[in-house]
Amino acid sequence: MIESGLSDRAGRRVTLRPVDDDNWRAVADVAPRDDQRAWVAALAARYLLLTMRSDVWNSLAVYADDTVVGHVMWGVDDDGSRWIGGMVIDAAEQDRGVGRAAVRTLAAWLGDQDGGHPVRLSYHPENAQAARLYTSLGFVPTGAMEDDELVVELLPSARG
Ligand SMILES: CC(=O)SCCNC(=O)CCNC(=O)[C@H](O)C(C)(C)COP(=O)(O)OP(=O)(O)OC[C@H]1O[C@@H](n2cnc3c(N)ncnc32)[C@H](O)[C@@H]1OP(=O)(O)O
Repeated sequence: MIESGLSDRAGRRVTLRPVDDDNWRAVADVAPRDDQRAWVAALAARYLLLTMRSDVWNSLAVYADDTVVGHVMWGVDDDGSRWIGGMVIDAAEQDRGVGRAAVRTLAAWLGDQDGGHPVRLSYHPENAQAARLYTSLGFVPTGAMEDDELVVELLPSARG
């Protein structure tokens, strides 16, 4: 389990846990709002398949207390940079502070690994919720784009 002692706005403890025999169905069913499907998969099931097929990505279940409320995945690039992807909080659980706590928890865990590499991710420039979240956490543009998405990074010096 990965945790930083962070909670959502209702006081639920936000943790990241491996996808296992007990929770994979709930993780697969995590779905964004319909209008967010332009930016992310319609169901987290797609990300679970990706991580099964990929040597790079690893899926985690996002929990609020003991309830699965989201999915996120992480990977390590050839240059050592750590990446976050597939971040989806279930539509019914959004705007409660879970996404912020989950990204802070994962970025801290990744950033502490092996000498302090940057933590990177990409999002679509029109995805206002993602832009506000990542900007407020200190992610800054690298200048690169990847598949129409803005690549941003959190440098070791910017981590709180
Ligand atoms: C690397 C990637 O995977 S990029 C793709 C990101 N994922 C998606 O776009 C999927 C659909 N969206 C989601 O799953 C969620 O909305 C997320 C992950 C972007 C944010 O998760 P949430 O749990 O809803 O966010 P949370 O409640 O923690 O709010 C965090 C910040 O997001 C922003 N935010 C949240 N809701 C809104 C909203 N309705 N409008 C604008 N900004 C918002 C704010 O900056 C907010 O800051 P605050 O806590 O000071 O108010």
